[in-house]
Amino acid sequence: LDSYIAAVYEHSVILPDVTGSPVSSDEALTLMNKNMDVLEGAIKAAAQQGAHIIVTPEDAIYGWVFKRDTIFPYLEDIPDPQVNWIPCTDPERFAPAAVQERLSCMARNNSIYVVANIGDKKPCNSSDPKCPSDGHYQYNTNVVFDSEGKLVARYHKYNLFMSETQFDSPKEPEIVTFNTSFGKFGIFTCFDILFHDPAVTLVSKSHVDTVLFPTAWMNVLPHLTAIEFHSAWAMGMHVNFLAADTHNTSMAMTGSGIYAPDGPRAFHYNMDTENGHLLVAELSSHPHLSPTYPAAVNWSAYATSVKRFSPDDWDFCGVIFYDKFTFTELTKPEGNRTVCQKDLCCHLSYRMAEKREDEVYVLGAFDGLHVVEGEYYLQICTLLKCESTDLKTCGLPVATAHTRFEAFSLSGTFGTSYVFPEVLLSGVQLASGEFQVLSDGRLISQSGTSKPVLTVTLFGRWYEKDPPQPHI
Ligand SMILES: NC(=O)CCCC[C@@H]1SC[C@@H]2NC(=O)N[C@@H]21
Repeated sequence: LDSYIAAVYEHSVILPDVTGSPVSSDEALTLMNKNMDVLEGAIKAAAQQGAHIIVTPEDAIYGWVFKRDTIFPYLEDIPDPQVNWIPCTDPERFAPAAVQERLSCMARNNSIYVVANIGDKKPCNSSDPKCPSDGHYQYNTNVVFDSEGKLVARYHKYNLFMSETQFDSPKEPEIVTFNTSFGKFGIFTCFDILFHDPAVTLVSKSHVDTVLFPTAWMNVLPHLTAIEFHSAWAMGMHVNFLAADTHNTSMAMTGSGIYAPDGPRAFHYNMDTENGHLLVAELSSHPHLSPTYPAAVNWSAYATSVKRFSPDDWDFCGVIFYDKFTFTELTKPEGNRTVCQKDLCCHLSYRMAEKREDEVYVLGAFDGLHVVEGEYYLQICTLLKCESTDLKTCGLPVATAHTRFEAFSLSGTFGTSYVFPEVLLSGVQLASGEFQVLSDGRLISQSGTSKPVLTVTLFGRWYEKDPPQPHI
């Protein structure tokens, strides 16, 4: 197939009561069946719209409110897919496996690949020095069932997010791929996207066409909202990307999408209701063969070839999500500006429709190690709206704006080749098809965007500069 239909479902999880002690396995299954009832409706609806594959979110079947012992009744032993197992037709082979059986039957009965996130348990003993004291490993796990219900992929999350003390990390990152008639797929989970392994390796070494991405993503403005960062990763890595986010507005969890290398095909962001939402869109099976496949980018070519635009600009410091940026204010309705921090200089050319008195925009640069909720090295060039006209508020989260940019061009002297281009508009919306990345590393919009701008950002990850990661 040259193209296929993809679906992602943003699910509003029915959470269990928070209990100090573990519930029975029957109680756990009752709660998981309630969530699977909702997922089944989405799977049927996706199949009716012709979808070949559907991705459901991380933690969608039991939530995240657990300690190590209280999640145990929700876990199943998930075998290696090499065993060739269709749980729907052979449920006793690796029983008890009620959740795998039901997911497999949903895939088989609706002739659709189903991607889900569940918990795996693996017994171990004292012959293994790393074996936890309770005698088993517990993994945050993605599973994929093909359209006949066969288990074709199992992935254990490697980069656990700080609060996931209920789970263990596998000893090594797992590179999990599978082939279909509509392309080669790879899979990882949520916080994995910030790190080199397995995420970058899946694309650069395994050459997957599409990444499957269950997530429970808490949005952080201005640079780490789900739709913004995930669509940027798809563009920067030149892959299709299917992101299904858990929906929970009190945790700022919303933002799912179907992203192609040249831009989003569909996305969803909703902080107004607790409803779930199904997205369905067509994607190229082999995006590198498509006529719209972007050319390779040298991210520093343009920026290193020009002189500092504005040598006498006044700089000041400000903080974005705990990182200390260097900023310069855009005082005029149009112009060329440069701001530098350490080895990173960011250049911006811009033209606003009008310079409003009630809104302030800055150009910012950050070149350093981010150290909160994980340690990872960043190089970031960003144009953003400040929360108010007080420059002290630059970098604080802001979700609405009124200033339109008729044109912009942003570039930076990046030391990394992993740069993710973000454009986020008023109301936390994407600028589908309204900007492009040139092969010399400029992120440009020639005719402006359909809505006012919150931020235009080149988000660089310099993996070689990361400290050793704590994979406990
Ligand atoms: N469940 C996960 O692994 C997702 C965590 C991703 C959260 C992203 S990454 C760093 C930012 N911090 C947040 O609170 N949200 C962002």
